[in-house]
Amino acid sequence: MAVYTDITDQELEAFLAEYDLGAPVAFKGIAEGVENSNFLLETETGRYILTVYERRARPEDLPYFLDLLGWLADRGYPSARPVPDKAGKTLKTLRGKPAAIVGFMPGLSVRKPSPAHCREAGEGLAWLHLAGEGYAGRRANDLGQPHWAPLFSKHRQAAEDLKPGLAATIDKDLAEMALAWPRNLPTGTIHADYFPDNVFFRTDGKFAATIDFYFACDDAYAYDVAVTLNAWCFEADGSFNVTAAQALVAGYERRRPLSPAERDALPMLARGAAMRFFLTRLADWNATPAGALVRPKDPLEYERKLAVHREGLSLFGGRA
Ligand SMILES: Nc1ncnc2c1ncn2[C@@H]1O[C@H](COP(=O)(O)OP(=O)(O)OP(=O)(O)O)[C@@H](O)[C@H]1O
Ligand SMILES: N[C@@H](CCO)C(=O)O
Repeated sequence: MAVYTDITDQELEAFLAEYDLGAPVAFKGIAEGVENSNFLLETETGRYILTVYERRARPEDLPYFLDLLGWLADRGYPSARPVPDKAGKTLKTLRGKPAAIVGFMPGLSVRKPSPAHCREAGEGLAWLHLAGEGYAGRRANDLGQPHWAPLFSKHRQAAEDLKPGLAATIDKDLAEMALAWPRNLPTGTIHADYFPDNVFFRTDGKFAATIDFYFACDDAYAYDVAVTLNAWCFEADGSFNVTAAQALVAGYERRRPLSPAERDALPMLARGAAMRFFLTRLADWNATPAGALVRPKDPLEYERKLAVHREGLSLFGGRA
């Protein structure tokens, strides 16, 4: 579960007194997620999500994320709009931690996406890229390619403990990626964590909304596609589902066609995207004490995805 911060009824009442949202009707912690504490809040005026920012998100980045949510919502993108308090502030403090209230987005995430879900999700991602154009906020990707080797150097032993010999394999990957990393691709505001748990669907299977923008940053649009391919198109047995991947890209291209350079770059971007999530999972694994309330995600799931991409398998069938 991800509720790191408890909030008493008195604290909630005092906090809500700073807003024009009416009295609380219901308030409960949400178990999903690992990064922040999230609460479902219902007041006389509607349903909201109250988030207390706990871990990775740096406080100085929070205005970037909240302003982005507002920008996207203003352009009709289905993402949660931050709710201002009576003084117009969206970023607040609760229990000494940064906190914000955003609108509740209806819809359901899917655990096992079908190719039809992948198509819809792909379209939702391209829509997000287009809606983000012109957003003035800037945030460099602090988990992008130049940061992987320094991050790994702190956790080499953990990799070795997970799988003897892995550290040398990762070193070699990192060296190869540093040389071959695609540059000069179209860039803009990307989600960077567009996983199935962050995308909602309507009951008819249509794309409904995107949540959890707390890794959003400036990077190549095609890198976001690669992150998404990894998160949506692998089967439980570790194989890559080319049908799902093609559906995802086709859905994306309904709104934003990829250039030949972006398509060509996808295999290397997907390899890098697998590295990025392997590394952050490895770091979390290493930092989480046994018996902690929130179970860290499995780094080896991404090590297996990395291994698939290392083989140079083309995302569209055949060899790259
Ligand atoms: N705006 C929203 N509307 C509806 N539900 C939401 C909204 N924001 C968050 N949730 C719910 O809260 C859960 C956790 O949210 P979120 O994914 O942002 O948390 P997190 O701790 O940042 O998670 P992650 O591990 O994915 O980074 C979601 O799975 C969803 O059920
Ligand atoms: N989506 C990330 C966790 C989000 O912080 C992962 O699966 O590793």
